[in-house]
Amino acid sequence: MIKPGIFISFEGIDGAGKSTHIEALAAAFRAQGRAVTLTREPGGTPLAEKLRAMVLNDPMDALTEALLIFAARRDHLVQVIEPALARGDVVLCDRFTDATFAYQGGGRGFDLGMLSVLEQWVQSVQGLPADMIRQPDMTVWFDLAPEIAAQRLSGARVPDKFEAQPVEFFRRVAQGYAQRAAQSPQRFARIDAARDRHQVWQQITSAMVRRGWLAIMVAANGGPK
Ligand SMILES: Nc1ncnc2c1ncn2[C@@H]1O[C@H](COP(=O)(O)OP(=O)(O)OP(=O)(O)O)[C@@H](O)[C@H]1O
Ligand SMILES: Cc1cn([C@H]2C[C@H](O)[C@@H](COP(=O)(O)O)O2)c(=O)[nH]c1=O
Repeated sequence: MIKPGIFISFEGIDGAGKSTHIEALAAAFRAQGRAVTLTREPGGTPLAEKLRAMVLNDPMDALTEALLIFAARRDHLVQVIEPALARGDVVLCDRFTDATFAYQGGGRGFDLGMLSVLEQWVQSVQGLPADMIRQPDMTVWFDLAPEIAAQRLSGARVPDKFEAQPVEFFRRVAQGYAQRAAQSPQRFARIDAARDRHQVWQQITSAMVRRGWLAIMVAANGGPK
């Protein structure tokens, strides 16, 4: 019998440590015999990757940005995430809609009510009850002070449009995440991302073990390289 799919998103400000841990978590699930779809937003399909390049590099007004991000999300959901969940995969997604509320809503100050309307439209998918939309089963939220994230990223790569924003922008983004977490406390697993890599890994895998998704032994043997 096919195991039900699991949808896990990873969130946090730029430089919080998501990418460092996602690969290791994918390896841990694979070690348990689970198929994993590792993907990201904006992006994850050829069309959505084209939209990503525009969103991350081209100047545009806040509504245009929000519409492009949700267009990319719709394509990603229909082409990749829904089929993977139907196959029974574990879907690990580097960012999802909480990022839109945090960056476009918190960071840019875009209307949260309008984002909620777009969220309802875009995340309505076949096979779910009419009053439900697709949301991650769990959101691993890397909570980190913007000053520490900036320090970790300094000189690491050429900053994109968002990474080049001042620390005040990331304070608003961080507040946006905190607000979303307060609205869905069951879905969010808060990680103290200021800890060292090993301690961050332990917090992530503990959250997976608590849900019964990962065996303690597999969690104990893995971790970021
Ligand atoms: N716990 C940690 N302690 C110290 N440094 C860390 C830790 N986790 C990750 N780093 C380092 O911080 C930097 C940013 O990490 P990473 O790329 O994983 O962040 P990210 O959340 O994926 O960022 P982005 O969203 O901008 O891609 C990297 O140089 C990484 O090696
Ligand atoms: C999904 C999503 C992303 N963003 C921003 C956040 C980051 O700065 C970039 C993506 O870069 P990463 O290195 O892959 O993390 O895009 C956004 O503003 N709104 C969103 O919905």
